[in-house]
Amino acid sequence: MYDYALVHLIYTIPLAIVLTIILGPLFTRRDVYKILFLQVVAVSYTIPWDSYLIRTKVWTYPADVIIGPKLLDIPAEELFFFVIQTYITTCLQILLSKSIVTATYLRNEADSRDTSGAALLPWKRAGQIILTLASVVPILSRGGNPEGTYMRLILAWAAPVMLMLWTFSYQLLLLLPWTKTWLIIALPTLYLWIVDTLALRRGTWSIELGTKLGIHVWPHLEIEEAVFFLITNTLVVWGSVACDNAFAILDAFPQHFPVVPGIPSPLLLIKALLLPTSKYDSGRLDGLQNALTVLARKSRSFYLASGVFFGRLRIDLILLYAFCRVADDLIDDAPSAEEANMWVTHFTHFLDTIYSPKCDKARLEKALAPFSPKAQSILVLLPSDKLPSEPLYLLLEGFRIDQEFFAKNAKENPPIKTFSDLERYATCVAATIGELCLSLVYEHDPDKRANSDTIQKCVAAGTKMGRALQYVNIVRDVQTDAEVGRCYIPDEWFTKSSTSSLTAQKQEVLHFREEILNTAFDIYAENRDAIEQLPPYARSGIRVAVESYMEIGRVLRHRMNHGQPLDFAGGGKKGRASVPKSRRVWVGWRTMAGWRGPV
Ligand SMILES: CC(C)=CCC/C(C)=C/CC/C(C)=C/CC/C(C)=C/[C@@H]1[C@@H](COP(=O)(O)OP(=O)(O)O)[C@]1(C)CC/C=C(\C)CC/C=C(\C)CCC=C(C)C
Repeated sequence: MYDYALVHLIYTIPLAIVLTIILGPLFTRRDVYKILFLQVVAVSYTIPWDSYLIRTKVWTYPADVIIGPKLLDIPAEELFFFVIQTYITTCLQILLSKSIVTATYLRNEADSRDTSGAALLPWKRAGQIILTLASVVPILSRGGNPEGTYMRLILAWAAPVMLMLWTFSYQLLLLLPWTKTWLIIALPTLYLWIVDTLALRRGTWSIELGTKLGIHVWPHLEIEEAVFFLITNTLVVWGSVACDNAFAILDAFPQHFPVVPGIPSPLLLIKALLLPTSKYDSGRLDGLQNALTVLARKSRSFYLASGVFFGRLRIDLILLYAFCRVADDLIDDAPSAEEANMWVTHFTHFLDTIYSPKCDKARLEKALAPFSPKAQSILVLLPSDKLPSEPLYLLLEGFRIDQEFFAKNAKENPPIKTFSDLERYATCVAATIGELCLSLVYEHDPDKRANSDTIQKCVAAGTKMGRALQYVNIVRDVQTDAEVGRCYIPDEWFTKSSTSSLTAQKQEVLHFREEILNTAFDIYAENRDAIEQLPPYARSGIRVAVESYMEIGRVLRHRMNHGQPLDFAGGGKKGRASVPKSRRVWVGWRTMAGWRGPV
């Protein structure tokens, strides 16, 4: 009785619930849109075909295994199958693709410098030929062997759609890591093969003898059923990838799509997919790839957090991070104070140029000339039209303060003498970042509902939060900074004390670190509620960015409270305390679910 409904109760619904629990907090509005879009397409495209199969008795159901309601002869349970299978497979694709920036897999195939792009054409053509044959041959051979009926019907139904999806998305299907495409097809396919085997064995549904080939993949699993689930999962994953492809094109090329609504219409998605690949801006794609590499290599916290943002905000945050990191590294790693100052001058000139109303191609090229090609590809993409200039100049001022540690008289006149020097430094290098991040958040806000009072309050809180994060950074890096001759603990704190033994000095530094960390947590506690006033589309991303960094503070505080060493080899950079990957992922998920860490 009601065997088909039981298949759902036991096998599909629990899996869908588990995926919803895992993915629920991570869903963006685009994810929800994509799932609904694919479900509508899947159901409406499958109904006429499935109804035909049932009416012509290619497959049948004993009357007692279904509850009763039908649409065009299709039992309600079967209709539900289309909905839930699409849901499960799309959720898996969304979950496993969170970490990638899809736009970095787009290629301008007309660009001769891009060899990976040029190599795609033969594969594209081969796929198109195979799928065209798979669409046409079953129709041409429809009067043939009746045992091949079901297989022919499957191919005639699926292959034209696969041909269309392949033609739109072959770049991503060929270039994305296999774990983001083929694995996502394989996992639910295997699962549904097992479910189907059990259903066929119990007689929940059956394929009529005369319309099947009689080949079994394993006992009780007909080849047609195996192919059906393989193909339907392929359709869902390719459809999902095609949506991502369209989103990526819209996000990556503002010159072709100046305005992208929060939820782009299906028409706009198709327009994006129809943009010839020769129109893709290779420079932009290269720069974005380089920026992402910088982010992935340099900051595990912000790399994780970047996966929670989406659309153009995500791209611009990555570009902003890479700009800041390139600037910081060039100035920091300069072999001499003179060279460091020279880089500050180059960056200042670069900012002067891009913010000048007279900025043109020639001036821009001149301002970029001192930088390496990789740095140029990143710098040129800085979204300066969405960023105020003052925080960027102030950031350079912060990097200049860093250089004062290497001045000849740094011992007598250290750059961080008092707590207000420390505050000033943190304002330059991190409060600015808070302001810049929020400028991007408000510029890209698809809803634009925030009033100026709220914006002002949030930006004020964001700048303070930036300072809090910098304090955590300072407390964590005391040893590694000391090794390169820097000390951000206010100098007067030391001079006021008269302790001399090494153990007492170590104890004293520990106490200072504790004090700065407490200040960081106080600022964090005072300002974290402001995150809930940010535009909804960016709230959880900003929460994750802040929380994943404050988690470093929590690790440090725990170690302090338990008398454990703060500086040790392991995890990230040697000598620094770091948050293990599994804990970072947990913090990200927990934060998205609205559960913040202790203050
Ligand atoms: C998600 C994403 C990609 C975010 C990008 C954030 C961004 C642009 C960061 C800039 C990083 C950078 C290289 C700045 C140069 C100066 C500097 C070194 C600042 C320190 C950052 C640490 O970065 P690092 O690469 O060293 O990271 P690791 O420790 O190695 O992992 C800072 C500690 C500053 C970070 C400050 C912020 C991100 C600002 C935080 C404030 C907000 C996001 C706004 C909060 C909003 C409200 C309303 C409270």
